[in-house]
Amino acid sequence: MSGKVAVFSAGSWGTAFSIVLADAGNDIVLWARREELAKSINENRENPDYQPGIELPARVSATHDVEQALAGADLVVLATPSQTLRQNLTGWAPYVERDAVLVSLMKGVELGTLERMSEVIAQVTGAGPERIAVVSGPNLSPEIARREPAASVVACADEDVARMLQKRCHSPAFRPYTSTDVLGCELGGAYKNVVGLAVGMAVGLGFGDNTTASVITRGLAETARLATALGANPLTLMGLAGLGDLVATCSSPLSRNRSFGEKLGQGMTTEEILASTRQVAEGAKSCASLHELAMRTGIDAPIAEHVTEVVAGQITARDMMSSFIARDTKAETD
Ligand SMILES: NC(=O)C1=CN([C@@H]2O[C@H](COP(=O)(O)OP(=O)(O)OC[C@H]3O[C@@H](n4cnc5c(N)ncnc54)[C@H](OP(=O)(O)O)[C@@H]3O)[C@@H](O)[C@H]2O)C=CC1
Ligand SMILES: O=C(CO)COP(=O)(O)O
Repeated sequence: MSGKVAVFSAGSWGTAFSIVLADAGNDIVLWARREELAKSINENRENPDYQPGIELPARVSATHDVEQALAGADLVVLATPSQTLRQNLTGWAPYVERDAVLVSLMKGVELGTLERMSEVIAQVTGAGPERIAVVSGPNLSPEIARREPAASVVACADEDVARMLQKRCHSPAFRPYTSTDVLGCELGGAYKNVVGLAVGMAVGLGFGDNTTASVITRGLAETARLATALGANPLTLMGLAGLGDLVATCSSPLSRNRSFGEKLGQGMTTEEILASTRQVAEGAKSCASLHELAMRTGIDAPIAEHVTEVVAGQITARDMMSSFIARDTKAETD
């Protein structure tokens, strides 16, 4: 099964996932926000800004022209920073083919509306749940771009569409599993970034494996509490889009969220960290939306709450760690 896929945009994950899709037999048009980057990708077969040193397959071409990217594409893959999706997609939507399936690779929750990316896609495009899918799992983009073996979840409310997408992205190095639990996959993906920030802070403070394992485990409990209260299948959180991604993010120096947290733990401010990188760390924004979502749902979410306070400069990373320990004691499964 193959066809034309439009990928928005040519950042770290959009570029790496284009390689997966090309290896699986699709023709990819990768949209770049900067015209000079599209030109450079076409001329040099490499994305120097986001995946330097990786030769892109011949099936991948780049463009800065939205209409050209979307014409004839039956799959539209979306990989922009979550907080920019609504505005961007509003401009792209008129050119999306009528029956195209929209696939979110994004791991964030919109500030203010508290909406997941699939919800933003539905609102902006009017697409029904059978045309909206999510790919989420332990997929650090530099490793995927190097074609190191990895698995992931492709979720769509319509199982046939999930199976179609599974075929379209099953490459020699990338093994997708289907799911119909879009909400569980999206919340697993967004929450692990916040836990990754907290783990990074612990590492930056010089703490060892007992501390990080405790934060990871309680982070999974917090994620599962919120996601299941909102209707997720608890098993999704134990799978690749939950535990799998949490482990990858919290244990890898490649994770931008973990690295962001590490710098906070070392005493840098959010503003200093943002000024030092071009790449997105979704958790630094989604911590606030996830905390608000938890409060609205009546769920205790100390990790999202305190990470939000550290990112906002209201408390230090050390204060956060102390307050985790000092909280009222309770049963593990409460
Ligand atoms: N990288 C990874 O390992 C993975 C990332 N994800 C998720 O994928 C999503 C994208 O992340 P990733 O590719 O890593 O991010 P990057 O920071 O690597 O790239 C961001 C991309 O979005 C573009 N962009 C930035 N700001 C805007 C804007 N305001 N409007 C339109 N485009 C913009 C950038 O263009 P420009 O270069 O012109 O600034 C760039 O192409 C995130 O939700 C992330 O959580 C999921 C799994 C793995
Ligand atoms: O989502 C990811 C791995 O699955 C990438 O994590 P970071 O955004 O923290 O780099």
